[in-house]
Amino acid sequence: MIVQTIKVALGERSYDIQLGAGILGTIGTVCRELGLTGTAAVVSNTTVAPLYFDTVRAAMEAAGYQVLLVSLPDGEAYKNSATLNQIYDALVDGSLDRGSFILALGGGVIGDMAGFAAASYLRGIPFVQLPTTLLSQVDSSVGGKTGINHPRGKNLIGAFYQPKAVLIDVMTLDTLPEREFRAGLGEIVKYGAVLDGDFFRFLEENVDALLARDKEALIQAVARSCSIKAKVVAVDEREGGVRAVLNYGHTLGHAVETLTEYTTYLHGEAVAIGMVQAAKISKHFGYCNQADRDRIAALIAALGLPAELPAFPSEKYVEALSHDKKVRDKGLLFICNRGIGAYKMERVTDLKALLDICA
Ligand SMILES: NC(=O)c1ccc[n+]([C@@H]2O[C@H](COP(=O)([O-])OP(=O)(O)OC[C@H]3O[C@@H](n4cnc5c(N)ncnc54)[C@H](O)[C@@H]3O)[C@@H](O)[C@H]2O)c1
Ligand SMILES: O=C(O)C(=O)C[C@@H](O)[C@H](O)[C@H](O)COP(=O)(O)O
Ligand SMILES: [Zn+2]
Repeated sequence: MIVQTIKVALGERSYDIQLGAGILGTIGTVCRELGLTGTAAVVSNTTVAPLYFDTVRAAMEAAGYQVLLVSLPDGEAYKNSATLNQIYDALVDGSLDRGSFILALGGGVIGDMAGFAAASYLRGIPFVQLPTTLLSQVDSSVGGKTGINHPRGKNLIGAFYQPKAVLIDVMTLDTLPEREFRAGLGEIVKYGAVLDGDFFRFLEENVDALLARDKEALIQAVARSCSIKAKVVAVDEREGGVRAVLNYGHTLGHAVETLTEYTTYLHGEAVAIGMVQAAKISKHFGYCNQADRDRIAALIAALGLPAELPAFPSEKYVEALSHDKKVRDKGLLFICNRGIGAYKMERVTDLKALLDICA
């Protein structure tokens, strides 16, 4: 049952996000309606494919498509050029031509890599996002950021490349491990903290329902998150300005992920740490008061997410921060929360001083 359709308005690259419960099996019809032809390469991983590939294959075959499964190793540590090459190899082995397309079936790691493969294979073939984690449903499947990590920095190689559609089936969240689920809630907090104060209050008031995976609360949170992101992306697809707000919590979060070699913290957990620190920094710059800062820290804690920066020498943090994509002319654009529900972008040149605020 489709409960909501949200449009990402990008002119000829516009697409719909379909949100519902039990809708994964409609993917064949969706692809036909999009006019997609040829073989469908389903890019997934060794955890998700055993759970959901059969449903996707059956739906695609019923709609008359040939299906090829590309199953990758699971984990952020595999979001790299070696795994990307595995996708290219499978596409070449399967003789996929420009009339074929990719289905990204999995979380954000799969979506980012499959999307980048779609952007670059034969200089671009269509793809559709089938996000199966909370984080990918509220964030990574929408907006067209695709790519892989580099050992020295997060998502340093990639492309802006929009999917043809996003099909979100919240029923897939039933099998998601608890820690992954909470990490997804971390990215949701971001939208409330810097873009929508009412939504932040909704999250505060619905912590228990969300943690219990109450479907009604979840659907509301996913729909609101997607709508907020769709609006931001529609006005600034390639992050020339306002889209950088979606990086709230990510500057330090990405540094944490890089320094821990993508093995210790989940992305949503690293972002949670980054948001608590960003709130501290925002207070330091006078953009929010202690009460706002406390609300952000309290919500992150209530969701069972971490808040403390792991201990590394500050030079290591400075080195990692220097590769942030928001650095221009030796100045880093740091995203602060202005109160709760609004933002302020601050140009920071002294990265060491920024870290001292967090100490
Ligand atoms: N492109 C963007 O705009 C954007 C936005 C946010 C995050 N990201 C990226 O997304 C990635 C994080 O995504 P993620 O949090 O989804 O992590 P993930 O893709 O690693 O998935 C988390 C874990 O859950 C498993 N899994 C997925 N769906 C499942 C299901 N339904 N049931 C059981 N297990 C399931 C996966 O196999 C994996 O082990 C990071 O690489 C981050 O940089 C990108
Ligand atoms: O869509 C965006 O824009 C975001 O920044 C969303 C983030 O949650 C996401 O983690 C994104 O991949 C970060 O992008 P990056 O450009 O900072 O690597
Ligand atoms: Zn993120």
